[in-house]
Amino acid sequence: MNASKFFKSFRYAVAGIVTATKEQNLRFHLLSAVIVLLAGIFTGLNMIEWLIIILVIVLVIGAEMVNTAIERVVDLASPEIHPLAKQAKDIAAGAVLVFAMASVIIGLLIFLPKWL
Ligand SMILES: Nc1ncnc2c1ncn2[C@@H]1O[C@H](COP(=O)(O)OP(=O)(O)OP(=O)(O)O)[C@@H](O)[C@H]1O
Repeated sequence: MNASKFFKSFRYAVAGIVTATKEQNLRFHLLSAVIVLLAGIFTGLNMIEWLIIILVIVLVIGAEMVNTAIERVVDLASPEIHPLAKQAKDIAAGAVLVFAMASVIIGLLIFLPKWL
């Protein structure tokens, strides 16, 4: 593989992450992630629990980034109101909600027994 092409792609990916962090929703997920990580440090988690928590955080943030990308493409492809544009945005947002709800349940299952 061409190294300069690889590093160029890497730079574009980093630029994408920086752009995404300007989104209000992603900032909310990042703040939640910091709070959960701090809770994990103060509560004391084992290796498996840390792996699950980190995996869940990354999945929610990744889903939110894909959702943001879909929103951009929909806005580009359909600046006017269209039922399919609405469906695409709402389904993408729904996917984030599914991940977020699962992450809350997983977080509660890990933290609650330790706190109670
Ligand atoms: N082109 C469109 N046609 C039909 N409905 C749309 C269209 N664009 C947005 N919508 C509807 O309006 C809602 C809000 O869309 P909007 O793009 O303002 O915010 P969002 O998708 O929640 O993203 P953001 O994070 O930018 O606020 C969408 O979830 C969708 O239901």
